Amino acid sequence: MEQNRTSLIMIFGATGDLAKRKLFPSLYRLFSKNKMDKFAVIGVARRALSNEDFQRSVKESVISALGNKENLDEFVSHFYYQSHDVADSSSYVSLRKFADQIDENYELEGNRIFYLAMAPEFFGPIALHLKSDGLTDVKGYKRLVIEKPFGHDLESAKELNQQIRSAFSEKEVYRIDHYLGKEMVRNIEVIRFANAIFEPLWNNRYISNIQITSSETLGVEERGRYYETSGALRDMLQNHMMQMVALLAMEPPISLTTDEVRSEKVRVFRSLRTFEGEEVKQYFVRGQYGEGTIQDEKVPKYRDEAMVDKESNTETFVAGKIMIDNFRWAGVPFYIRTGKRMATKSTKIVVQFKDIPMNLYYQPEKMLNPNLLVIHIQPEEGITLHLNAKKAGGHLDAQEVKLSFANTGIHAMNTPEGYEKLLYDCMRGDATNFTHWDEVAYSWAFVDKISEAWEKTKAEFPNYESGTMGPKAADELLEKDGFFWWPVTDLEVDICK
Ligand SMILES: NC(=O)C1=CN([C@@H]2O[C@H](COP(=O)(O)OP(=O)(O)OC[C@H]3O[C@@H](n4cnc5c(N)ncnc54)[C@H](OP(=O)(O)O)[C@@H]3O)[C@@H](O)[C@H]2O)C=CC1
Ligand SMILES: O=C1O[C@H](COP(=O)(O)O)[C@@H](O)[C@H](O)[C@H]1O
Repeated sequence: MEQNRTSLIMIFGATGDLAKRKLFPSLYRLFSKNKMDKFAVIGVARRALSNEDFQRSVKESVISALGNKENLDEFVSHFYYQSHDVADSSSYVSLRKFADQIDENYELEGNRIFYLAMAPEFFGPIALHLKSDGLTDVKGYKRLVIEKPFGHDLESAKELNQQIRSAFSEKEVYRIDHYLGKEMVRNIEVIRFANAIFEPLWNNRYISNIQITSSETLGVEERGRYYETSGALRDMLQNHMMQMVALLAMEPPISLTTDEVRSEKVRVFRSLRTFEGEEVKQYFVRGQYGEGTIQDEKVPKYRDEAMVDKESNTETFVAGKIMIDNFRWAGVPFYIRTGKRMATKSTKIVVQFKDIPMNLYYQPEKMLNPNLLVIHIQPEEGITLHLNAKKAGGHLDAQEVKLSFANTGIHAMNTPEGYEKLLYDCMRGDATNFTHWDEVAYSWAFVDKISEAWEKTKAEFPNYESGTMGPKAADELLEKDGFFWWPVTDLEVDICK
């Protein structure tokens, strides 16, 4: 793997929310840990700013995210700004000259990272201009980092991919899924493939079901316009949730190279059972939040949010039962749910093992608690294994005990932010935790069938109160299979101690 961390990083959308909240603080953390070699950053956006104004705003972003830090002035001295309308062809030529000059001044060896932190309609045109106006004509590496959403459906994603691929090869495209930068999402494969006790049990003989919950308490905030065209299915399920499914379900790769890991994930996507038309109802549930109370505050219903249609049919919640039709997973449901304005902010994976054949202990007429492996993605990070053991002092009464590991204290403080890890990977040329086009395409093909079915009918929205765990139908989805959602709030208790 390439390890040259010398680079000119060009951020398109450098005055935007993502750049300020995530990218600048992450770059600072890499700088402060000496994880970058020679570097310079050119920020690009329309508004007129001097280099000094821009450096001041970068400094403020870092302070607001991380507090006052050492060597901030030295850090921001690497930042430059170019006012540039990406929709206007004429200004790319001056951008190229500016980039060449900075490249020479900092001896950046012609290595370039183009980070597109802008609205998605600009992704394709920028990529084409970067090539046609010579910005990609460099002697070093060139990489394109592209934010979500990658298209709106399979058709639009294909079109976008074609535009991008006419300027960059697949190996040069880094499609960001920020969940792949989360510490515990990256830990899934280590937990699975580095423990003798899990991998032999990781199949339909021993696992009864897997549940992935990613709940948010926030509503749609200022993103009503975007969210109306997206909904929870496209915003969260098509990318983050499906990536977690793939990591949980994939076969052990031959090695940890980018190509091997990606090809195992793609095999999972190829094994997804697709649901169409009327069938969708049996496997997927949609919801939209109504009014309610979150942390003692009254919050409005989705249809009353800014830039949202009063009759909106957009889902802010989705729950689904995913079936992977391969030898390992046949018959094991992967239940997933995600939504806004839910009771708690939490992302957790619960792997529920099958019941043992009989209970010899206390109340033998009842089944023992099933063994669970809980992977706590956020806000707390860790793993908990739920077992049954003898009650101290009792006769042979069994009770549930939990073995927990929490990423707390020094570990948590040193845990790099998702974007920091992803930027670092990109600089080193490691694309393992970015999504390959094939993953994107299969995932859209799966999701498109669901949205097609949903678009044909008007849903009875709102159907869940803000501050709850979603509509009743999401509980019924599991109940009809004899399961229930493990309550994510109860699972939190031990790990937070
Ligand atoms: N914000 C977040 O937390 C997340 C964002 N994303 C994705 O990141 C991308 C950026 O999002 P976000 O930062 O929130 O968006 P913002 O709307 O906050 O920022 C957009 C940026 O684009 C610039 N811009 C707009 N039009 C032009 C133009 N014609 N030419 C040059 N610059 C232009 C704006 O600056 P100016 O007005 O000065 O031109 C601004 O810097 C999106 O794809 C989003 O989906 C993904 C995950 C999370
Ligand atoms: O990509 C997105 O993710 C966030 C949730 O991310 P998290 O890291 O806070 O779990 C979500 O709010 C947003 O709508 C979506 O676009």
